[in-house]
Amino acid sequence: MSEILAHRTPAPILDIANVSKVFSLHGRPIHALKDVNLQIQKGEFVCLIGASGCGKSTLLRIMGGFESVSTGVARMYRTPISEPGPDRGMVFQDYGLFPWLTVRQNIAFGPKQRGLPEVKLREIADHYLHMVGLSKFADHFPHQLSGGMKQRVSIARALANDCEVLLMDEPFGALDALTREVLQQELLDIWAKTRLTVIFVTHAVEEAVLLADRVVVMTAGPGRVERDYRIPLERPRHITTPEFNRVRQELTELLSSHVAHHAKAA
Ligand SMILES: Nc1ncnc2c1ncn2[C@@H]1O[C@H](COP(=O)(O)OP(=O)(O)OP(=O)(O)O)[C@@H](O)[C@H]1O
Repeated sequence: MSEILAHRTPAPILDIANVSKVFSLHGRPIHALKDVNLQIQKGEFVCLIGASGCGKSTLLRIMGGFESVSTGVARMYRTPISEPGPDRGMVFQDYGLFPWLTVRQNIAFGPKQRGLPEVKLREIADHYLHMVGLSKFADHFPHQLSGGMKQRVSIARALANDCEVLLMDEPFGALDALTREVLQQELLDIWAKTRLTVIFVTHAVEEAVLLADRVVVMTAGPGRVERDYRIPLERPRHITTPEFNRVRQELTELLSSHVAHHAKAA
């Protein structure tokens, strides 16, 4: 009976089961993650938040297949993740663009690696250039763009790979407040259009409350999931409303109580 039910329940797109990660630094173990359990359903927007060093990037890199687990297993649709793949696009704070390629070539990089014909590459690049509002900058090089534009290229490059999951590591952390707000809105529009699954690392509570369906609060020493908090707000959300403020305050208090608790325990 339980087997039948298990087959009926859709598998989570990402399933992190009892994952621990120990790095070795100068022969000493660094316990980055301990027994992390997290299930993410297709189409969810999940923010990872927590103090510096609690393992957010490590967890994201494990989902991306850039880092192995020490124990436990990370799965995508029931298949253990063992390496990076085009189904998971990574977007970093420092953009990670190829400086010697134009915007169009950066966006078409993944499809080109897959051997698609030139006419198809053009079609894909045009589609995503349009989606991120950079059609006029197709032949520019990354150094000729603003930070916000570079991050749009980075997002378009991940999308052009037909990724199902967007793994974003503080993608707007280096941008000024105004550009950040614009890109947050653009990302929400893209998410609504594509129904991608997004895992988004941030330090900013306001950003998490604005973007996420769920906010996963992590604590350090070693990194663990402390709380899995569902944002009880309809979309679109507005940062000036009393409800938004109430949720922001609740999450801020939750975060600071964990930081204080761990500082005392340390
Ligand atoms: N390659 C590595 N070798 C050794 N230790 C590492 C390595 N990568 C990460 N660590 C350690 O693992 C822990 C978690 O790091 P991680 O970068 O995942 O945290 P984080 O929550 O993303 O931090 P931040 O918010 O500052 O970016 C830290 O103690 C870090 O020093």
